[in-house]
Amino acid sequence: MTARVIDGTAVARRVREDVARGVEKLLAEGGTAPGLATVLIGEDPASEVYVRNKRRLCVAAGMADHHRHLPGDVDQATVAALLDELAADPAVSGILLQLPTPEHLDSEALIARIPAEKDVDGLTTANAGLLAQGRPGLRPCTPAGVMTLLEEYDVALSGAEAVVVGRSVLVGKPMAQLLLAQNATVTIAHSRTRDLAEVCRRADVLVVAAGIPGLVGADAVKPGATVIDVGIHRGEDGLHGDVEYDAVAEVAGAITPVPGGVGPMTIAMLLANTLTAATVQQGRAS
Ligand SMILES: Nc1nc2c(c(=O)[nH]1)N[C@@H](CN(C=O)c1ccc(C(=O)N[C@@H](CCC(=O)O)C(=O)O)cc1)CN2
Ligand SMILES: [Mg+2]
Repeated sequence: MTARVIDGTAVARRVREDVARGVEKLLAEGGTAPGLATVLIGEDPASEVYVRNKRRLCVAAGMADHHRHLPGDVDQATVAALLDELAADPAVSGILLQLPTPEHLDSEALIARIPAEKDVDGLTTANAGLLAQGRPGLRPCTPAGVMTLLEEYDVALSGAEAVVVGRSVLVGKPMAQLLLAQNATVTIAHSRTRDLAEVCRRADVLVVAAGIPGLVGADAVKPGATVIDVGIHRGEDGLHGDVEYDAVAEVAGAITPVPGGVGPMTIAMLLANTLTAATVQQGRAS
């Protein structure tokens, strides 16, 4: 069997086109353009690429770009003051602090300054709590993007066995909650899980977000399973994920490539969250 390739680039383009139409509708109804504030600290090359792409695609969707770049040695109080300023600015609908921040900063304390309604990364404790309780709120972009891919490719979730490898606040934990909300039977595995391959082999839907290159091989995949690779690692021969793509594609029913799978969805969902945030703030949520 050779797996169906899940085309995140194409789905992300459709999501961004929907967002652009939503922005046009908001403006036509007398609203104002959503504004996205990206806060980048330091000179990490990968973060610079991600933030540049977020800004470019935000403008392409008709939204306003409020970017701030701070030096890598900036102190906690200066970043906190900037976040407070953006929180108070009515032109800014969404605020995101690009992660990881330099080690001397307390990123959790910084994220806590973002008002829940402008938290377009879905990382505040308020939005995490709403997700845990199954109530509406802004969802973290990468897991929300995975859910959109599963929906677009008609992957059945109700009653399915889903295994999430990884327990980060950014991906693993919210991913498990989103799958649970669709009535999947969810297992969270991680780097200390005993017999990881055996646990993964239970999965009808396997989401790997462990940050370990090639962690999941063909021996860990049930024939026909849907495999979602959230990992992204830069090797000398290009980008790789947490999944051994070539071998797993021979066993899986469907698989996301790296690049071109989950990554593009992260930015598309950020734009969707920013439109949602602006719509709610302008009192136009339907
Ligand atoms: N505040 C946040 N920080 C980080 C997040 C996040 O969602 N919010 N996620 C990641 C990085 N990230 C966005 O910030 C991100 C990662 C990858 C991609 C992407 O498009 N990947 C492409 C390849 C791009 C390349 O060539 O490098 C792909 O996989 O096809 C977009 C966004 C950590 N930080
Ligand atoms: Mg993890």
